[in-house]
Amino acid sequence: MASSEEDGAVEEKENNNKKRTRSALATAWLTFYNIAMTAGWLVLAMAMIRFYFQKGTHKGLYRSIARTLKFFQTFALVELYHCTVCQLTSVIVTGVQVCSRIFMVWFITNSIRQIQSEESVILFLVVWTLTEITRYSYYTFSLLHHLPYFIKWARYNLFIVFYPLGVIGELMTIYAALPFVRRTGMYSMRLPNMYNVSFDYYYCLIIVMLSYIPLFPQLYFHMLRQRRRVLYGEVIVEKDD
Ligand SMILES: CCCCCCCCCCCCC[C@@H](O)CC(=O)SCCNC(=O)CCNC(=O)[C@H](O)C(C)(C)COP(=O)(O)OP(=O)(O)OC[C@H]1O[C@@H](n2cnc3c(N)ncnc32)[C@H](O)[C@@H]1OP(=O)(O)O
Repeated sequence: MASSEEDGAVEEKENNNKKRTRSALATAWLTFYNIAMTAGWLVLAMAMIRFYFQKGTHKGLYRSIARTLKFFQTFALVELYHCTVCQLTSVIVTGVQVCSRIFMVWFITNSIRQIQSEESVILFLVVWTLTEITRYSYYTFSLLHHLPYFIKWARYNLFIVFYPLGVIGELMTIYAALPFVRRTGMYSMRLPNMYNVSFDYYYCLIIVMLSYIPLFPQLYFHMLRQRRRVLYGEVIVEKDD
């Protein structure tokens, strides 16, 4: 017990050292990145609100924001670089989070026009947007050493509800895509072909859906641990990647 507390104290010290040694250039880049991402997701939020009030329906909303969404969600790949170079956080947690979102955007929603008007798409778009505005403004204000408490509170409380809601939206969207994928055989390769390889996107989507069962709890518990650390000052000993 004492040794785990000591380990925790050592980790806390290492984290503080990491922060101190982050170069001015890295801090400047992160500040710019976080401001740009906050602005990007704010633009998305405004575009969604405007669309809904102008048209009075969610049908067509995805098409109207697709370009901006694809740009900002894909740009988040930079966060994998942040994890490795700036050593901000776990590359595995961030990798699963960012890659699953990119998969949702490019290989599901953007590729299958027939499902773009599903309510589930709007559900995950709304929770992603609210989450990212909060998350990137949290990082920005933290870097500027002026973090309002309500942003900190929102960052480490909203996810308790938003994370499951986002997952429901994503899973329902993939589920809605299944009949279309099966009917058209999209992204699939049947034998015989010149590469002698067979791939069925339909079963791939089922595997992706099933992979939420082991992966999502890990992300959720990671955030619960971060919450205890940031809001209640608990010393958390994370296992190495
Ligand atoms: C290719 C096929 C893939 C198939 C995948 C299969 C499925 C997998 C299941 C995945 C389910 C995902 C569902 C998801 O998409 C649904 C939603 O997102 S719904 C919306 C709700 N979501 C959330 O609330 C997300 C919450 N989760 C996270 O935020 C993530 O865990 C993560 C983005 C990875 C962030 O985790 P992290 O450990 O980084 O947390 P912290 O924010 O506490 O950061 C730790 C410290 O690092 C500093 N940091 C991090 N980034 C920056 C930055 N850009 N600039 C400055 N500083 C940064 C941060 O300040 C913390 O520092 P400190 O310790 O000093 O506080």
